[in-house]
Amino acid sequence: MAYQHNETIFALSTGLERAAIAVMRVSGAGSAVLLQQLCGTLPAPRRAVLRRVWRDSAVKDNLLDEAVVLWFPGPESYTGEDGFELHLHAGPAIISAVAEALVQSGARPAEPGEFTRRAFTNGRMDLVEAEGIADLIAAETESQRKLALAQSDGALSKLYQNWRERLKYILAYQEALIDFPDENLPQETEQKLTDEISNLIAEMQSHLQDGEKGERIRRGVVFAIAGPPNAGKSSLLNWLAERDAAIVSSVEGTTRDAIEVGGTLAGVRVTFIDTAGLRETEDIIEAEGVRRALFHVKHADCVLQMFPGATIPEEVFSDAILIGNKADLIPVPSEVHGHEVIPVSLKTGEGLKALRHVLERKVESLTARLPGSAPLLTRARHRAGVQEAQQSLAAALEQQWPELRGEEIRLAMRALGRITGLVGVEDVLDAIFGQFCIGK
Ligand SMILES: Nc1nc2c(ncn2[C@@H]2O[C@H](COP(=O)(O)OP(=O)(O)OP(=O)(O)O)[C@@H](O)[C@H]2O)c(=O)[nH]1
Ligand SMILES: [K+]
Ligand SMILES: [Mg+2]
Repeated sequence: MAYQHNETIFALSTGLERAAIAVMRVSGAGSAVLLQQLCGTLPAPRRAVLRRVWRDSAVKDNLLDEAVVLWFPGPESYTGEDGFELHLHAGPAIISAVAEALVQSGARPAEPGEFTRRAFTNGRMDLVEAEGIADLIAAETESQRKLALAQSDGALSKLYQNWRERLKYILAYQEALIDFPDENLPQETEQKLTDEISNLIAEMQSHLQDGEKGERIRRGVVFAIAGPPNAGKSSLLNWLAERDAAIVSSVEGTTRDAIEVGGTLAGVRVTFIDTAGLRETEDIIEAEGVRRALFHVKHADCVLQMFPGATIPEEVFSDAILIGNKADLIPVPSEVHGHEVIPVSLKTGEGLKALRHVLERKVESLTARLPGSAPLLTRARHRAGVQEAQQSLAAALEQQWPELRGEEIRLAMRALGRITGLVGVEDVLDAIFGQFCIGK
């Protein structure tokens, strides 16, 4: 995106589907002039007023609509710039007439995420909070909503800022050690510094470990359904999806492509992936299906490992829930290689209620937070930054020379600063804000 900060931008901030009201949002230096041109005098800041909207209010040329108008002078606005909102009647002809009037007066349509990008550039929020807002808009489940709200609220930013502040403090002491080498700062000061570095490393470690939960909530918990041909995998998928998402037949090797179905379990977004039956095969298409199945088995958060009745699997996948199907036909063993088996019948429905219960508990344990614990890490970008900081700190502890240790601490601070957007992020901004919808 060719980014020019002084232009006045506008976008429809509400959806395009049929609605009663459409919010047209405008931001930029030309906002005051534009608003006066459309609606006459500027209303009091942040007060909703009813106004007629004209193409040119000075000469009462071409009445476009009657709208609720809000004037948001900077810098206390969302973007930090002057801006306003027109709450129009949501007729498509009204919206395009107003858009046209705005363009004729020199404003231009906003790029995706441009309002929030301006808010970031003007210091109204940091990068982590901006990402939280994108997630909040995209949130489909309760758990996603809560996670995004905590992030857009600044809770996660505070954690990263706090680490950075503590490093700054360590660095200051460190510099003192360098500048006054003869003063012989007491041994305990040196000890305190290394203790604090170790504490930070440990906190980052637990944040990284916990992070899988946050990342899972964001993208959804992924279950792969795997097992031999005709185990009833596609039958299970269809039951979970509550529709005929996959073909079920008595022919072994029916499923080849992996079939993904989304849903919600225990308030968490989940994805179930049905896969090709695992077996040796000469058929190159089926073999590709098996290869893909094994890929999903490896990458899923949990494998629903199915087997038909007494055909006991030789190996149990890691992170698997064992499901013995066709209990109506064949007795299902209660355990396999020391792992509990859930007996079900996709035909009669036997055991399915218990299975759903197990899946819900699994989702909860994969995403649960301890009450009062630090906010969860939510993105690979943050993970990379925290890992980098942690590695630099580990390297700092290894250094005998204070000068070199200081350098590692600076690198750690830089890595944390990149997460919140404090330093060196120009290269990632397009990628981050490009994912937003237009009008945000
Ligand atoms: N009796 C009985 N038959 C079942 C049960 N579950 C599935 N079947 C039947 O078993 C056959 C295979 O079911 P699928 O769901 O296609 O099995 P799959 O594991 O997806 O098979 P592939 O895709 O070929 O690997 C079908 O004829 C189903 O109707 C069950 O619980 N009891
Ligand atoms: K089949
Ligand atoms: Mg199948």
